[in-house]
Amino acid sequence: MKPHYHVITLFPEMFTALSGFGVSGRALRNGLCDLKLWDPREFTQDAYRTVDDRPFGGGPGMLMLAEPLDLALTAAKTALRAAGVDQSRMVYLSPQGRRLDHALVLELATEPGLILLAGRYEGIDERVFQRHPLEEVSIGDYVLSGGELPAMVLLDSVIRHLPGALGDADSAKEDSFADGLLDCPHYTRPEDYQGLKVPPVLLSGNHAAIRRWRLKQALGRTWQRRPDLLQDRRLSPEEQDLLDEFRRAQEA
Ligand SMILES: Nc1nonc1C(=O)N[C@@H]1CC[C@H](O)C1
Repeated sequence: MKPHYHVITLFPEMFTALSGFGVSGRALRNGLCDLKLWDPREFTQDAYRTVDDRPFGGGPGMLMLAEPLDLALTAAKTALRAAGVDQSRMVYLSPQGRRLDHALVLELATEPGLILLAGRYEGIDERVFQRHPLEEVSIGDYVLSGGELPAMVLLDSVIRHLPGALGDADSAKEDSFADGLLDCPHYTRPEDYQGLKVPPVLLSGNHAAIRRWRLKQALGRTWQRRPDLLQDRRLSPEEQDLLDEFRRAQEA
């Protein structure tokens, strides 16, 4: 059953960046998943279609009103139930959330339905969390103007893991983080660019040697740039040997 992705957003037109291009655009076009956007303004009851107001207690900026969000979330839940998805995971994109990482992406990629709430302004009325079991997810420790880009980051990374989304299934496996390591360097034509040559092993046709070279580079890069990833990753004897080789070469 194809997964259904519903997003509550004041700027539905932003999502053409996801639906109109590349892997995610093709996956949606080919029906590997579907995307439905809900604009809270459609759930307002006043003539001005008000979706925000000033915070009680004072302070800068505006907050999103609870009611339009509550009604939009409920409408999305109802639509998902009508499509046969009884339990959808509900996510609010916010800097206060669990950091989005490979493990969470893999979890979300197994969900038959996702409801994402993209905030704007300074955030949303806290009572929305009392009306819906929203999990908070953050794409990083910085403040953005809205939750739409984080929602698209999350959906792009999730869609890549849907069966058939990537032409060659291997490329997702070899993506950084798939095996808990950073990616190795990559090269394509020409073999000599401005005097800069491609590592000969990659031209050798020796696939075993190429695999070892790529693994060594990935291990070395991870050790140099993200040693934290190696903390909780057991290395096979081969991987330990390759990393030792890399480090000796660096220290020589
Ligand atoms: N970092 C992040 N990861 O997910 N979301 C954000 C983020 O900055 N959200 C903004 C905060 C207030 C505004 O409503 C939207």
